[in-house]
Amino acid sequence: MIKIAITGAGGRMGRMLVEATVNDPSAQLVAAFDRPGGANIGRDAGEVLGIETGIKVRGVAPADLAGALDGVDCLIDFTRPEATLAHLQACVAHGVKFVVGTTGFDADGKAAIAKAGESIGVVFAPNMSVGVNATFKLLEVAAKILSSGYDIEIIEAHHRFKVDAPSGTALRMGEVVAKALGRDLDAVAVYGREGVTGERKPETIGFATIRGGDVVGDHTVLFAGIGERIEITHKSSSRMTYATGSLRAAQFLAGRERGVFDMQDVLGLR
Ligand SMILES: NC(=O)C1=CN([C@@H]2O[C@H](COP(=O)(O)OP(=O)(O)OC[C@H]3O[C@@H](n4cnc5c(N)ncnc54)[C@H](OP(=O)(O)O)[C@@H]3O)[C@@H](O)[C@H]2O)C=CC1
Ligand SMILES: O=C(O)C1=N[C@H](C(=O)O)C[C@H](O)C1
Repeated sequence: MIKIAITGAGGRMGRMLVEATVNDPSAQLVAAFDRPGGANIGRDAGEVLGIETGIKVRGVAPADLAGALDGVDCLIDFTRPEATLAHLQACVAHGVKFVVGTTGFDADGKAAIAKAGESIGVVFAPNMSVGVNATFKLLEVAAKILSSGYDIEIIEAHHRFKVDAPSGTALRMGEVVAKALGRDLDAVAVYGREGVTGERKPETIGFATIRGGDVVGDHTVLFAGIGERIEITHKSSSRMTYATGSLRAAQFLAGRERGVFDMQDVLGLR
């Protein structure tokens, strides 16, 4: 039985993770954390879901988490980059495994996660769903077949509360496609267009972002040729797929002492 702690327990993903953990017979929820001062502190982690977990949400600032991880095998974190990086240090200090779903890291943040993998097991993935990870494989195949004559554009839509853009998943789709084509994403990415842009350069990979309402997460990669278009689309209708994927990631880490992995590793798709 793997002992799970959840940070950001009152967030959209935190709540899903609480529900998924208590419903998983091979996992045990042993701690739930959120920022001090939040309305859920001191309440049962399942209260907002109408379930009782027996675990009260503890108000712990990210910098103080190290003192609260006794008895935890794996921490699952879907918060914000600055909080995640502090939580990561706490896990390194305590030898606790770490599943990171947070998106929006800069290069230094990603480097810190890679470094942590030298001492603990980490799964770091912008999307934990099986469907999105299968889509990454489909994109690899499509990009190789459609390697010339097709313009590649990535369109993503999310709820109005999302704070980073493009989504981590859209960026990973760009990386997958660019790698399959031997292109450097940093050199060819175009993030939105405005004004007199000139004609599209064939090697570019464009990104377009839509934010509105309660969209859980839609991603389309468009391969546009002359005379035809191919669209590969994934649509999430529930965050539960991310939560169950995260628990799969935690189980995967149970057999690994150190290293940074992603969901392609967890699902055996590498
Ligand atoms: N990898 C994947 O499969 C997925 C990744 N995500 C990513 O997960 C992250 C969270 O998404 P979501 O659940 O929708 O976000 P929410 O805003 O709903 O939840 C974030 C949680 O983190 C807490 N938090 C935010 N900032 C801090 C901080 N500085 N210190 C401590 N706690 C903090 C929030 O507390 P408070 O309420 O007090 O602000 C809240 O509990 C995003 O980066 C998102 O892109 C989302 C879905 C799937
Ligand atoms: O913020 C979200 O909601 C999501 N974030 C992840 C991302 O940035 O790709 C995954 C999913 O799309 C939902």
